[in-house]
Amino acid sequence: MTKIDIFSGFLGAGKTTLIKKLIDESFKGEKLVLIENEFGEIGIDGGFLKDAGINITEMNSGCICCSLVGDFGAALKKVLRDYRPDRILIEPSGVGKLSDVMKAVENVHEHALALNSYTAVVDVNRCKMYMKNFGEFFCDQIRYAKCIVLSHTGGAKEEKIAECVKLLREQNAEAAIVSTPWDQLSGTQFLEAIEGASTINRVLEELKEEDACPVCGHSHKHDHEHDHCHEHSHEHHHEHCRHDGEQKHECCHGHEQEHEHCHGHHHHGHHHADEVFQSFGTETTKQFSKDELVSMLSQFNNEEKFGVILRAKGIVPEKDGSWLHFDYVPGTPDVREGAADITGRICVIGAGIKDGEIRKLFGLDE
Ligand SMILES: Nc1nc2c(ncn2[C@@H]2O[C@H](COP(=O)(O)OP(=O)(O)OP(=O)(O)O)[C@@H](O)[C@H]2O)c(=O)[nH]1
Repeated sequence: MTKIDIFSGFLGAGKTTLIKKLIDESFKGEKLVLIENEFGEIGIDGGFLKDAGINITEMNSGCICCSLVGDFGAALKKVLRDYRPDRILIEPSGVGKLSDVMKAVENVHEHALALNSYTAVVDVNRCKMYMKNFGEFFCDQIRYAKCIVLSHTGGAKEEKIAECVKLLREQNAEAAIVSTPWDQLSGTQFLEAIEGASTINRVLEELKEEDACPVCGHSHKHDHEHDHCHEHSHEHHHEHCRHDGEQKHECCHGHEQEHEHCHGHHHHGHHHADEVFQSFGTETTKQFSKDELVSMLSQFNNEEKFGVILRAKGIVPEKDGSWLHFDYVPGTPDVREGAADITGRICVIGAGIKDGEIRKLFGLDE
């Protein structure tokens, strides 16, 4: 039997970091395969896990929820056939909906696969903001998780953590919530929390009851009562669900959803990730200094100029011949020395992002 463990979480929440910790501390001796579904064409994360001897299947060209659903099933079956792993770890893109990924797994109907855990990683400092601005995606990850792991609790104030837990509890009354800084927990403690069975049956039943589209696996009817995310009793109406393969999305076009007051909008559709978020990705040979990069990333809080930048990451050559790795989540640039790559890469993700300004910022056209 191959266990499937899903690690969802919004952009930059810490999914890869958590997976790495579990591989190092909890999955010793197990045969693992990681399936990553990155948003954007430029893959940045794969390197270190490949070095650790983990087989990685990257799916960078679409989201698991819709256009890839057939491919996803085929990929899972192929992984099963080729490797017979003990576990398949799935890291959906930060803007993937956990319910969609779970449904895609369920739709594979393979006896040798067992959905074992589905976790959401939540950055304690950005929970409130993401819930308010990107609730459709963020709250889905919270609602369906069996375990919610808070990240960045190390430097956070007690009140901030308590506020975050309260918001999460409004969405999900049953999930185990891990609020202890990660370095204080052993891999075994993590695994016990992640694999805990308390909610698994309820969530799976709930998913089965929903009216899933046979092609994309999307649910077209929800009846959740949520205090904060305001997706009260909404229904999707598919007037002409297209399955003809002509459209970018094979399904779910043209439906309207009546949200009473979901994060400030009165009438808005059920969205695919790429209707809301965009990514900018490039390879580059341009060299940077650490200070330059920190100052560039710090400018990303200028929404008017760049759009809403939610995540940036990259690996670029430094002027002195070494290499710099960087990460950005709103308000926090992180630049450090790291291993060389075959070429430089930069990836930026956000809503309404302005490619021209990003190119200018990094001096990519000089
Ligand atoms: N201080 C601190 N940093 C963290 C923590 N978790 C993750 N990070 C850092 O946050 C950044 C993003 O972490 P990742 O693990 O790449 O996040 P991700 O969810 O895989 O991000 P995506 O690539 O957007 O899917 C990295 O620089 C991590 O080192 C945490 O608990 N505390």
